Amino acid sequence: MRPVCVGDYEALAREKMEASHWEYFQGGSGEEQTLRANRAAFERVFFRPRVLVDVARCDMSTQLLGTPVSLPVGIAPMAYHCLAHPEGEVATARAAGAVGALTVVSTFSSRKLEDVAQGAQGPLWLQVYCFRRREVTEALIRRAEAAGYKALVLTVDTPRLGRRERDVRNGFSLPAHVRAENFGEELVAALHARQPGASAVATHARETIDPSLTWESLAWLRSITRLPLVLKGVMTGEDAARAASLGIEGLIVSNHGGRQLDGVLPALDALPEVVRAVAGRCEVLMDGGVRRGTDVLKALALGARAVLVGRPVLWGLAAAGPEGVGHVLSLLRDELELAMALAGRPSLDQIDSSLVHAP
Ligand SMILES: Cc1cc2nc3c(=O)[nH]c(=O)nc-3n(C[C@H](O)[C@H](O)[C@H](O)COP(=O)(O)O)c2cc1C
Ligand SMILES: CC(C)CC(=O)C(=O)O
Repeated sequence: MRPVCVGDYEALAREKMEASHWEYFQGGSGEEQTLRANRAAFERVFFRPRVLVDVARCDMSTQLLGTPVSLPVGIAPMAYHCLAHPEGEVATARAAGAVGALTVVSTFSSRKLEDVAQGAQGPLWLQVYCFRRREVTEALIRRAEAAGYKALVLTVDTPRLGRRERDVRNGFSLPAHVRAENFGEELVAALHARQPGASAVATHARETIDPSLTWESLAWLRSITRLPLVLKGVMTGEDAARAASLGIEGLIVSNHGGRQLDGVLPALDALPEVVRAVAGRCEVLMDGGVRRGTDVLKALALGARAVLVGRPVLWGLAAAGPEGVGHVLSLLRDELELAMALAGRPSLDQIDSSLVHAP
């Protein structure tokens, strides 16, 4: 039977994938406390629906940093989609574009960022890791600008990779046919070096990503690009207020899908304090554990302008290629539309904190 909800894709994807690749996708860091908590947080929030509202038409379209999208659900940046499907990020972005959804492409995409842009009909942002070698980051940003990417998403929760014990146990490394295609051989060779008892992606991140990045570094980023900047991985009101005061255009409340600091608060629980701290000065998105249209509605009610979805996109891609990604996004879109109707909130501007009873 065709999957009826996003969760149905999980088992289908698992059957198709090599076990250690699957574990890289699924895993979190440490005890995976935060990974579980991201999901559990949605179960603690309940709706307060209004009735006798005309919901004959529900409008989900909005703008994200000025870019029109047809739904407030986009694709989170994730490395190495080619582990799921040979067309990788090209297939993902094409499918997202077909439903009018935003795709955030990872620095570590397994298809060149230009090839992703060429196949995509929808809006693209580029996620950036800041490398120790700044010229590598700068070159990446120049290419993104030339290829028409609309914003940069700087990931700030990853001075090093969290310890993902599944990857350590598996001695995870990239197979020869999956490459970090945005970079030359010397920069990515370590990703393919298999070491028992170590994760090659963690070793590589330690060698390449700059752990000394600070708030002061943002001025450098600003100086080399005119694209709007989004910080991904902000989890406190303090950091959110600082970002807003620096004129950062967007924030993504995220704990990296439970893959970085284990024990950190669920992203949904951190959302209200971030929204309060920025007080409308920047656009706030969230990711982590979104699996249902009702999850999207809860995040919007708690102040997110949109959500990003991670692993379910890879499940769709592994199980059924671009059609699978398109189906995952349309399931979320249709569930959100139904939830808006049943909640008596036919447009996004009618969704606010009065819609939820949060603990
Ligand atoms: C396999 C995988 C690879 C990821 N790669 C990146 C990445 O390259 N850059 C980044 O900022 N976040 C990365 N993330 C984190 C996601 O952007 C996102 O924060 C997280 O997956 C959202 O949680 P969810 O999977 O529960 O929806 C990755 C997540 C996964 C599962
Ligand atoms: C290659 C990694 C740095 C990508 C990542 O952020 C992740 O696996 O969570």
